[in-house]
Amino acid sequence: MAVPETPARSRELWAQLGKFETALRTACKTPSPIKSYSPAKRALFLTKDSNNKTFTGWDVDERLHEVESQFKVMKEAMSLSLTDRKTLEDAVDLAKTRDERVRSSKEIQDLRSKLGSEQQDLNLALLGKDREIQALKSELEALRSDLDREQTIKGSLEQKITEMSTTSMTLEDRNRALRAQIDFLESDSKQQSDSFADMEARLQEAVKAAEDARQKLIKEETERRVLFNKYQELKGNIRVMCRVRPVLDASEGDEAKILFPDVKTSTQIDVTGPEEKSSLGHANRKLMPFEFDRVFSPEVHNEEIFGEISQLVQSALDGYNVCIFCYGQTGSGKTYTMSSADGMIPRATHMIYETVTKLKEKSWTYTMEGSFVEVYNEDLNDLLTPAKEAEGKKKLEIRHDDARKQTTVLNCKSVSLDSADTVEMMLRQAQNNRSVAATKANERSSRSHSVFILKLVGENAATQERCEGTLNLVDLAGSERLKHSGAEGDRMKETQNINKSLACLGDVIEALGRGSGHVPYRNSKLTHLLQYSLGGNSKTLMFVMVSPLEAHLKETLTSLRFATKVHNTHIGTAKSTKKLKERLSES
Ligand SMILES: Nc1ncnc2c1ncn2[C@@H]1O[C@H](COP(=O)(O)OP(=O)(O)OP(=O)(O)O)[C@@H](O)[C@H]1O
Repeated sequence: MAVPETPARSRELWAQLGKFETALRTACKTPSPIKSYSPAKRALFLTKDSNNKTFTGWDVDERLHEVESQFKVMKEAMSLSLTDRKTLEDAVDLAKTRDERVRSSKEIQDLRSKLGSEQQDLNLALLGKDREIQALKSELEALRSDLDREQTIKGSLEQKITEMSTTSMTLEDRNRALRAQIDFLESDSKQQSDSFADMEARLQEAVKAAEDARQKLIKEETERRVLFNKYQELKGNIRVMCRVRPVLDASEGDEAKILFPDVKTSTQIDVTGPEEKSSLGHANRKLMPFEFDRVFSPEVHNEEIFGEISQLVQSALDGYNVCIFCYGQTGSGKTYTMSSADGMIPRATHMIYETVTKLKEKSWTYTMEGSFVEVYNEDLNDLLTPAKEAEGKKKLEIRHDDARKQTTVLNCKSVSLDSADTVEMMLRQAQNNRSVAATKANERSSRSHSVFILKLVGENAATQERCEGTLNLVDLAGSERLKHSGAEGDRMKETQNINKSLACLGDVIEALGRGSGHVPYRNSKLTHLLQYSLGGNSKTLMFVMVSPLEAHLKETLTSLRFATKVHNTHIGTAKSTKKLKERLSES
């Protein structure tokens, strides 16, 4: 909307309009004398305008007309002015409304700020209240924990009171009993002296009975040792047992045909040999039976195997030299049987600890010392000394004490075995130090003989008896033949040495069996080391380990034949007369 001119201008226009209107009204109300004049008079009638300009009578009409048109203009101006006035009034109203709005918004603003400050005050008050609540809560918590503590203290005090009242009652009882005794002692009566004499006699009797029992026990232990040894001798001082390991995995290949026909005594194993051509050209497979002191099928666990050898461990504690071998081709289960976590070595040492503890009642005390050596390429190495440390150290030397029938290895570390854990640590250390190399026959192949030597010395304080026994647990190197193992270079030398020492072992056993005056112990390091544990009064057990695989059949038969040779050498005992015949089966 266009802004009207100023109110002053409007007022001016209104004033002019007012004047014209008055003049016009006056002019209209006053009858014009001119009209009544004759046209001549009217023509003579002169008048003047405001500028003293002289008009003639006919000018009046003209003038009226002019006034009327001026009036009209004025009216239009007035109408415009009225519109302006309306616009101005609207503008004034609008301005008023705007002012009001400004005032209202100012008021709202004021109210808002007032409200804001009030809210702030309220928030502050609320915060204060919150803090008060928190403080009260923590006070409550503290009071609660105080209460709990007090209750616990109260509970324990109540318990103590109960205990103390029980103790008090017991003390009162004892007090009464003591008072009765004092009364009795003070009475100096005959009843008293009789009672003393009776007590003394009973005490003497008890002491004598205890001493008799102890002597009986000690005597029985000595007798048991003698009888046990006789029993062992009857069983044979060289025993051979056979163990067939299970097939580990289908990827190992075909299983050989191995049977265990003698279910009752488990002493026989029948192996179907390799295919052979008869003179008539028929393909035959021979059924080859072997007999040993005991045969263990693949399902048998180490626990059952140990059941068979525990008597020999007892013999070592009784002062005998015992030698337990594991013989067989690479991968047939020798290390598993001897040194695995539940193998013969850990089981034997556990049994020894238990027995030694029990023997304390019978006045026997034992000292136990362990060493672990390997025979590798006819050299003796200490398995308890890491190879790096062993460099530059003196070589191990075998020393025999003929009088005591004991062997010592000079410069070899020996560990006092005061707990079963020490044995496990020894086994781990030895396993790390043992020479392991690869051959075509088995990737992880042990190429040395390892000998765990446990010296057991027992003394009886009551009988002054002394015994010294040695338990040798021997894990022999793989017995596979040179051709089959595919060994070359260093490996060939190793295999030759292994075969040589195994052949020497066979020779020694054979010479002992023949009762020959000369036993070739010195032909190999192994037999030299085990001299006092092979033959004489010692006890030997050989495990022949067998692989269940067809691929290993030839090695299996070689091992079983060697074991049979050893089995037939029953030193000092009647030899088995039972002969087993091979049978032919056509394939
Ligand atoms: N009775 C058994 N039950 C289960 N697994 C067995 C048994 N005997 C042997 N094994 C397993 O067969 C594999 C070969 O056994 P082991 O290493 O004892 O043979 P080895 O005759 O000592 O061989 P090497 O001459 O190389 O030392 C191992 O993986 C072992 O755990």
